Amino acid sequence: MSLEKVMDIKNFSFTYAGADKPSLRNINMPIYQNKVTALIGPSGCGKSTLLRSLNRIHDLYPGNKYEGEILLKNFETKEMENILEYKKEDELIKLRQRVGMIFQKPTPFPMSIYDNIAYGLRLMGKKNKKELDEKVEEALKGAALWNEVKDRLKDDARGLSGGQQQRLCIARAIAVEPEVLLMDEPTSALDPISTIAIEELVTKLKDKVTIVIVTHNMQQASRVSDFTAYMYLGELIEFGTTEQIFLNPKEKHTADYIAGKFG
Ligand SMILES: Nc1ncnc2c1ncn2[C@@H]1O[C@H](COP(=O)(O)OP(=O)(O)OP(=O)(O)O)[C@@H](O)[C@H]1O
Repeated sequence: MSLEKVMDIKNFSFTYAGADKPSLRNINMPIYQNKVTALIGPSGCGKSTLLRSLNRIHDLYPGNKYEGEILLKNFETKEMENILEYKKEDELIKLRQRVGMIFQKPTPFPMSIYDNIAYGLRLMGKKNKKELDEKVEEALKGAALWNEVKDRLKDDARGLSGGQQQRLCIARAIAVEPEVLLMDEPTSALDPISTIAIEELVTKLKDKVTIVIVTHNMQQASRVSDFTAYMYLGELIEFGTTEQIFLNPKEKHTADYIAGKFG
């Protein structure tokens, strides 16, 4: 298996504004390109905090403290850049295009299905109607939603089912061609059939985009991911291939969590 790093987390610690101790301590792990990496661990261990650091979405609120490095590959220069050095607003906006995010609850914008997808493309300066039409169709096909919505693109997106809304959010994220897609428990608000549809989509999407997914669901982590990071109390306890972490964990702590002894 040839592995390229698209991100590299080095000696990374994170403290929320006003908190007296860090929520993440000295995290070191790679994010491999065109692979799915799952972040697992008991409630409060810092999975979401780590995920949200990867596109600096915490910075929507001021005063948080980042230490260490989070490197992201620049696909043009092939250099690794430390995203913690980005300071300007436009650098952060660009970062969030390159590292997109899908939340637990679907968050469609209050506008048509078409405009939900076209929104980010227009922000990137794409105005040509034919080009927008093509990109919207491509993104909806990529998110396995096109057949269900192609005859009602002008309808309000909030009229879609929860599972369809989540696929719309995925279409919206992939339309701007991110390098990495972050998913924070993307199926926890969905029924089992919609969950399977999203899991199949994750597996299909990784040819185009690297995915990092937070999940509480052990079966889901083992079904969709190539690599797994097990976290506990703000530390990374173990990182490895999903097969190794689930079948042959090195740490007893990891084995106990996977066996359902706590968490
Ligand atoms: N906005 C915040 N301000 C201060 N502390 C926070 C904030 N958000 C989270 N924390 C703390 O950071 C730690 C990690 O929380 P985080 O939400 O990242 O854990 P998690 O593993 O994603 O949990 P869960 O599985 O329950 O979603 C916890 O101790 C939590 O209380």
